[in-house]
Formats: sequence, C-alpha cells, structure tokens
Amino acid sequence: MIKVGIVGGTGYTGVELLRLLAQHPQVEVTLITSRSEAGVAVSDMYPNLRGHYDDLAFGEPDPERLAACDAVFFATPHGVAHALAGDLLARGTRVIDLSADFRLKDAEEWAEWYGQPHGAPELLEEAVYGLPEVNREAIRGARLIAVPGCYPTAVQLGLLPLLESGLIDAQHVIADCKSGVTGAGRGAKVPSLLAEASESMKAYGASGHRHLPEIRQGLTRAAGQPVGLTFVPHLTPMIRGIHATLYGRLNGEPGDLQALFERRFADEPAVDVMPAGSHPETRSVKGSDICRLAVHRPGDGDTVVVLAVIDNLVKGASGQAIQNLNLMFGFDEMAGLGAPALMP
Ligand SMILES: NC(=O)C1=CN([C@@H]2O[C@H](COP(=O)(O)OP(=O)(O)OC[C@H]3O[C@@H](n4cnc5c(N)ncnc54)[C@H](OP(=O)(O)O)[C@@H]3O)[C@@H](O)[C@H]2O)C=CC1
Ligand SMILES: CC(=O)N[C@@H](CCC(=O)OP(=O)(O)O)C(=O)O
Repeated sequence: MIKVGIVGGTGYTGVELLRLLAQHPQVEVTLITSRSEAGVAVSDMYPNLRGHYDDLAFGEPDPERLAACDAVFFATPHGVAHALAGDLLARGTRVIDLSADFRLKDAEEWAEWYGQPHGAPELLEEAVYGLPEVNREAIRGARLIAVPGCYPTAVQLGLLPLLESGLIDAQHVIADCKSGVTGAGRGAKVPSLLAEASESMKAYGASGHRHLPEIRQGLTRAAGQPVGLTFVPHLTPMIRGIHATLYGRLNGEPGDLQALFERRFADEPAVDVMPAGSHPETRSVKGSDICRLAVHRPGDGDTVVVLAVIDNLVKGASGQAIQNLNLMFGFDEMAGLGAPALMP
C-alpha cells in the first residue's frame, strides 16, 4: 500500500479522486486538505463516500504531513502547486498536479495565458506531461506530473494518429469542442447556474482559450512541425462530458483510416476506437477513464472528421491522474479505473 495525499479535496476533481481511489487496491488516502472545510468529515460533505472514508476529515495543507505521503495530488487552482511542489519533491514525495501549473514548457507563455508570473520555472524541465498514450515511459520514471487538461486530452487523442503519420495538413486543424458544466469547477459562478446553463448552449474563448497553447504544444510534438489550430470550446447543458469534433484536411489518399486508428491505439487501455460509422456519445464514458473515438471521411472527400468523447472529470482529470500514479508506482495502469461507464 502507498500513502497518498490530496491538496484541494472539496472541488469536483478532488471528490472524483476519492471516489476512484476508494476502489484502488494499493492506495490509502491518508490526508485530504481544505482550508475552508478543515475539521469537516469527508463523508459529511460527500455522502456518496459514506462507508469508504469514515475516519478521514479535511485538514490544513500542512507541509510535514504532506511530505509523509508517497505521492500528493494537487486538485487546486492554478498557482498553488507552484508554491508547494518543490519542497515536496526535495523531501522525496512525488507530485501529480491536476492544474495547469506545469503543462506548458515555456514559463513566459504560461504567464501570458494565466495572467501571473510562473511560480516555479526551475521545475519545468523535469515535469512530465501526463498523457500516457504519448509519454508512458517518461511517466514511469517521473517525480512530477502535469496532468493534461480536459479539452487537451480529447483533442490530442483524436488527432494523434493523423498528425503522427503526416496524413493531414498541420496548418489547418480545427477542434470544435463541447463541455459539461463541471468543467468550470465547483465554485459558485453565474454561468454555471441552472437557469443560465440549462436549455442553452454557447461558445466561449473563441478568440483564444488557455488550452490553445497546451493543445498546440502537444500536437506540434506529434506532427514534428508547428501546428495551425483553431480551437473553440462550448458550454453545454450537461453535468459531465466533453465532445470534440475534429477536422483535418487530407494531404492525399489516406488509405484505411479506420485501420490507422485501430493500430495506433491497439495497446491503449484507456482508448476505444469504435467501429467504422460510429458516433460516440458522452454518456458512454460517464464515470469511466475511457476516451472513445470514431473516424469518418464524409463522401470520401478531402476532409477527415474525428469524434472524441471523454468524461472531463475522469479521463479529463482525476482518472488520468490515477493512470499516472499507477505507472509511476509500477501498478496495473488501470488499477482503480476498471468500472464501466454509467448508462443512461
Ligand atoms: N473540473 C474539471 O473538469 C477539471 C479541472 N481541472 C483542474 O483541476 C484543478 C481543480 O479543479 P476543481 O476540482 O474543479 O476544483 P476547484 O478549483 O473548484 O477547487 C479547488 C480546491 O482547491 C482548494 N484550494 C484553493 N486554493 C488553495 C490554496 N491556495 N491552497 C490550498 N488549497 C487551495 C480548495 O479548498 P480550500 O480553498 O478550502 O482550501 C478546493 O478544495 C483546477 O486547476 C482545474 O482547473 C483539470 C481538468 C478538468
Ligand atoms: C466548462 C469550463 O469552464 N471548462 C474550463 C476548462 C476545464 C478545465 O478543467 O481546465 P483545466 O484542465 O486546464 O484545469 C474552462 O474552459 O476554463
């Protein structure tokens, strides 16, 4: 058994970590923090966890107790892991950060998009971008993981086979994405209110969203050249889920696209390439760590369309964070993550 701590346990990704880790055979959650709820029992705040963490209460993020853990997850707003990760690493505790603090390799670019100076640029070189489908070997040996964002996970998984094989024009890639409202976090915000978000849908960040540089960084690596990406996220009236519709312009005759996708993800436990002609639904991944993909070539024309769905809180955050933990500690990669999606 390893001992694990969670900083920021009251948000949606924090409680999702607890839900998934309750089924993990090799992990004990020994510490969970919330400054505003310190002293409150976890199962009082989250009754779905009653019977699983009855002795666990939220506490202050005490550095001594965090350093006594084998690994610490940060499920906190941007900037918090900058302040605490260095000290934990120096004391031998591994860090898995669900925020964007270590995702961009360029500290100045991070500062531009996140509106504050980067708090720990000295750790950027060592941080490993935690997308197992790209970085599995590096993750196994990592001490510091930057868990990818939710949109970046869906978009990169959908486009990797096409860009890695040079089949599409890297200068003209389009990602049209929809998210459920839990993507905005648990904090009270007017756009997340029932009367604002239900029965309606809207785009946002069309002129530039902070996930754009993160997605571009990953796709550029896959393509081996700079990628021209248009990324437009939308808020949709669902609780969980991301649906990405991805468009690429084919460079020539692509061969069998279905076979390309099936080959690329044949050994990937968290990616399901659906049969030709499929239209994956977000509900088919709700609560599960799976990304389901389908590839289409409408009218045998020069455009390829990829459909990708994930649960933003699982493959888009906490499930993927646990996949990383499993790789770092030599556990089965999908330990704790085996439950099928909830449907309906
Ligand atoms: N929601 C989603 O779908 C996804 C979210 N993420 C990212 O995961 C992170 C967590 O998001 P989410 O779960 O929505 O949570 P919230 O941002 O809603 O929750 C934040 C948690 O962090 C704690 N916290 C806030 N400030 C500090 C601080 N300075 N020091 C210590 N703890 C602090 C809060 O507790 P308290 O203030 O009481 O200490 C709370 O428990 C964010 O970076 C988010 O962008 C990533 C992928 C998907
Ligand atoms: C619907 C919604 O508001 N989504 C969030 C992104 C979700 C997210 O979790 O972003 P990180 O993974 O980078 O933390 C947004 O657009 O800012």
